[in-house]
Amino acid sequence: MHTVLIRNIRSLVNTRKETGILRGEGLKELPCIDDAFLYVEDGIIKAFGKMQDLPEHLTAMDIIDADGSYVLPCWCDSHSHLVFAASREEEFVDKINGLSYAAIAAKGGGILNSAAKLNATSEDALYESAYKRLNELIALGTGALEIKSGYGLSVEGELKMLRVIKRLKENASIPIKSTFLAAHAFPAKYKNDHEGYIRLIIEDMLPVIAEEQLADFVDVFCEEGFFSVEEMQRVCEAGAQYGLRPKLHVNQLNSIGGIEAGIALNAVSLDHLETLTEDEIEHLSSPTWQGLCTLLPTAAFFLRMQYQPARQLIDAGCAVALASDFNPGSSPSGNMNFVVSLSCIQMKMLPEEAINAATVNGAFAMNLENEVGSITIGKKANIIFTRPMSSLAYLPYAFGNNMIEKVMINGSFVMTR
Ligand SMILES: N=CN[C@@H](CCC(=O)O)C(=O)O
Ligand SMILES: [Zn+2]
Repeated sequence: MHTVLIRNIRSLVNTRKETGILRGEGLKELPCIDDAFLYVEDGIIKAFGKMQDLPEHLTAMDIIDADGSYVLPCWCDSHSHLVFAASREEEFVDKINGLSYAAIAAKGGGILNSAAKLNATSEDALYESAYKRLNELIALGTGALEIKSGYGLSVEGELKMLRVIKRLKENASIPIKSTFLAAHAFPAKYKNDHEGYIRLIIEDMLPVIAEEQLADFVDVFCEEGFFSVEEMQRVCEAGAQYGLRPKLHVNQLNSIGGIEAGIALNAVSLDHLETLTEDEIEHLSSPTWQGLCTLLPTAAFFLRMQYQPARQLIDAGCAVALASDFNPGSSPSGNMNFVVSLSCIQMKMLPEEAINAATVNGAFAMNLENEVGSITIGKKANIIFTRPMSSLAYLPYAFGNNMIEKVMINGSFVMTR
């Protein structure tokens, strides 16, 4: 048995006996233990507390002096498009020159551009590049990740992406969840035959996905010019036949009814939410919906859009999670430290709220709440050690500085500065 004892932690952050989804005021409470120890057996948290209460007999194979670091649970990034064939900086330049996201999509750029490149790339090459990106994210403190398909948009392409995600799940050191997002855009061939593409998803993709156990969730980009509310409902209802709960892209650009429909479909999370009406905020705050509002501020930042109304959502009592949306089109960074900073700087989330939203609630947004997201006995020792800081608020305050000293996954260090 491998045992680890971490001593002299300046503050052990997000210590919880048990976890529930954090909503409204609850997001402000971030329990911490100052001057703490943490004990780990075979990668699982077994004990923690104040240094003065450290049992004398408690020793371990590895004794680590945290030397005044803050220790936090790793980030739980519940929305990413990590598997892609190529970056899209040419569109980034188009945008600087004045083209809108919708205009780029309309001229065959955007998601269709990524799909053309992905269909021309081998499964092995996709796996290698995604595995490299994954390890870069882990070094930045990500300790659990959701990854979507959605750049295949053909039977072969979607299955190829999902098989890559399955290989990542098998080989990665962190928990990964897979989301089926063939309903990300209509391929050119089906531009005027939506019915044909929906049938391809339902009849040709979903049965194979279920057979090979390639997905945990189903997703749809519900947006003008993409999938209508009715199309989203059909895909989700078909996914439900195979036990896939929805995590949905809604209200990024327009408010077309995706929120009400998503809640009725019992979505695990409704993601993006840049464009919200007062009524929709009220719906999202309904305590009968046990789902999360997943905000992706780096997508709004990169696309120069209005930020998600985090303050209004939290003040209305919503359960907010934060995620990176890492993808080549609208958020070419999976750095959750920047997501947390941006949430505080631009969305007026308090550091405690942002840290809770990026850990506990992120874990709930992937159904990984029993494994990660807090310092809790029985959860994985996937933890971040910070560099010396004057207070916890320094972490989001010092945006762009890498405040991570070390990252531990399953009780072993993966990166040392
Ligand atoms: N909005 C839809 N999907 C992605 C962007 C995909 C792309 O542009 O490649 C998102 O979440 O931002
Ligand atoms: Zn996305």
